[in-house]
Amino acid sequence: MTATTMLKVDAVTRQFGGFKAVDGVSLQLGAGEILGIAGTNGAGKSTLFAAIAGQQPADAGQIHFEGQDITRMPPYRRARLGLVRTFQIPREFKSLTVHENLMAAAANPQGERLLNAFFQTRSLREHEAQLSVKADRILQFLNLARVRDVKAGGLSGGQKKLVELGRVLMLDPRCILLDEPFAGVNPVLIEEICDRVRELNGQGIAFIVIEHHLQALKSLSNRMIVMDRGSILAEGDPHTVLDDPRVQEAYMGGVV
Ligand SMILES: Nc1ncnc2c1ncn2[C@@H]1O[C@H](COP(=O)(O)OP(=O)(O)OP(=O)(O)O)[C@@H](O)[C@H]1O
Repeated sequence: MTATTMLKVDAVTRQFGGFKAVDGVSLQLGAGEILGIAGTNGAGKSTLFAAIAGQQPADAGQIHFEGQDITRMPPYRRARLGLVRTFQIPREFKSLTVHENLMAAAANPQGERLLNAFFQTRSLREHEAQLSVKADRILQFLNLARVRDVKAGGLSGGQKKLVELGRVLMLDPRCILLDEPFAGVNPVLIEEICDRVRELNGQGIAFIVIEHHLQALKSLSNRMIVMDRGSILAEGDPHTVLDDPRVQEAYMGGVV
């Protein structure tokens, strides 16, 4: 692993019954990079994310994050290391407000044993106040301050994707896996999401982005991978990858 490699995936396989949804995939993500992953439906992209983030651990292969073997680590421990993901279908708490959704996403680090209930209460209150300020800062950054007290279930598709991003930002991530951030999002909000991702990337957060919207993915990514039937079909500079005849063929001759 080089000094700048943040995430290293080695020959990872994940199967369901006898079917290999992900079949020996290897990839590396550099610190500060935005890696795009495209591929036809059922290619194994979300399953690869689940193996990296820990919801569906790899059956074979290894995953290292910042030099540490995380292959068998539960998702919450990977998140503590700074590796987090969003989901294709946003998992917001519909009846909670946007601000409450961000608060709920934050882990409670109150592991310390405190001497009495008074200090414990005060400490918890202080902790909650800090989280609330942090949530408001993130909502400001995501241009969601105006819907702070709106129930998340009533938001547009694009706003829900931004809330999903806000929820993972509460965890102080170093690497974010975004699963289809543009699905069901209008073009204006797609641009907005791209801008926020670029800004966060400028602050040092690395990203892997799964997306079917190839033009937006091409403009956002430093590098791209295209998956097909559980394997990597092509990898490299986004323009070159999308011009690759094998990629064109996988998309059934469509111009991508
Ligand atoms: N829990 C599961 N049990 C059985 N099969 C599964 C499971 N999850 C995924 N699969 C299968 O694994 C394959 C890869 O699915 P996956 O969702 O990873 O693809 P994808 O590339 O993300 O597709 P899409 O772009 O449509 O979201 C598919 O054939 C899918 O039906």
